[in-house]
Amino acid sequence: MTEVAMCASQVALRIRPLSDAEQEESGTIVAHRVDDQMVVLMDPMEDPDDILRANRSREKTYMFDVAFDYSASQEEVYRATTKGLIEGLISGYNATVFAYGPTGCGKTYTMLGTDKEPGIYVRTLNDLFRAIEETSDDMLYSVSMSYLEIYNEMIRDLLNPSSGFLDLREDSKGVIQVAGITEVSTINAQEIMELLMKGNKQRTQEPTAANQTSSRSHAVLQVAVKQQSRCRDVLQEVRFARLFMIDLAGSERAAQTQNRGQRLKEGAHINRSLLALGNCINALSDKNGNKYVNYRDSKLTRLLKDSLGGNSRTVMIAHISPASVAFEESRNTLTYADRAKSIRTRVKKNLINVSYHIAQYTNIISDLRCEIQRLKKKIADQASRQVNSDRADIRHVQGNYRIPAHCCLEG
Ligand SMILES: Nc1ncnc2c1ncn2[C@@H]1O[C@H](COP(=O)(O)OP(=O)(O)OP(=O)(O)O)[C@@H](O)[C@H]1O
Repeated sequence: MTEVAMCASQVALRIRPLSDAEQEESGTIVAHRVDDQMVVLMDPMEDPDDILRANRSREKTYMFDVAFDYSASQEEVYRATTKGLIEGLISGYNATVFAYGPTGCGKTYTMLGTDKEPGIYVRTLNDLFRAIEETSDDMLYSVSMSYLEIYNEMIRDLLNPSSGFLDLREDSKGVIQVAGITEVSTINAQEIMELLMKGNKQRTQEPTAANQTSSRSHAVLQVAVKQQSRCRDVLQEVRFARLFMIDLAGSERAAQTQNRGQRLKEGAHINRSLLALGNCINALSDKNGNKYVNYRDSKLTRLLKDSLGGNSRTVMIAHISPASVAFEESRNTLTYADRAKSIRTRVKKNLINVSYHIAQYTNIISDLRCEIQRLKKKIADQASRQVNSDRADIRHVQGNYRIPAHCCLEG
């Protein structure tokens, strides 16, 4: 059974604060957030006194689904971009969130964040587990997580880096899978965060001229959720969905980062996959919808095939610096993000109906008996907690109550 709906990708734009280095260079600010959705970029090279170009506007305006500047908190960015995907996820809708932008513009800050200001990964997982907890009396969930990086067109398992390079395979339903990836099953947010932090230490990072801790790879966190009713029935509905959260490598130009040798080679691979991503976005956003979309040009686009043009709600968070020195990069990023707004995906609930054979009825009956026992125990525990708390209240009242002296009768 399928419920299909057309869904526009959501594109958000985040302008980070001026960095110390940009402030030292006394860089002026050329990117401004005008309101919730509008961003203006001013060309610092155009001379307002140039009479030949007096009629040309120095400003270009861009509209997004939501725009943030230096004043936006991590919680605000999370709420406006990702929080809304969670309900869909536990109902069987796939979702993807990816951070795009030049190096040092805040992608890792938005996705991973810091201990004090956690990013989208932690907030999403906390809310997902809370939503699961709230419905766990009726529903049975299984959640698994994997974390990988694509570095120089090779896939590495960040939860088990010693496993070597992994391959992409398409399963019988056309869904791309990473063969041999570690999948951790848990619904404990703390446990997942520890794994994520450990995995992140394995991520390929190097200082470049543009960012001291530049991520040189695309990092992909995948969370798979399976849901079914606790009440096993002869005909049962099972829902599946997966959420991709992706921190892309920086879309920098080699000239700006002064890259040489290995860094230059990395840059070429990064640019190749981001170019492939850009080509897919261009083809998908074609108004007539008749351009060929080539996902096969890079591992990144193969992995994101469903997220971009298939069955997924997709959110892109583009990042820019506000500084005049970053004008070219900002303009490219804004153009890239602007194009991504026209992408439409066809989302459908991932449901399968499992009908059990008569031979399995005894199992179903035994499961239902276990469920009755579990619920009986839960009711008994709640009742005993209530009795204990009533007793404690009575003791408290008795302790506070003193019999007035004049009420004492002498014998
Ligand atoms: N919104 C923000 N508020 C405060 N600090 C920020 C913000 N965005 C980024 N920063 C800081 O800017 C620096 C660079 O950010 P970050 O590492 O997230 O960039 P990046 O886009 O992931 O870069 P790369 O592609 O090189 O990995 C970090 O020190 C980060 O803490």
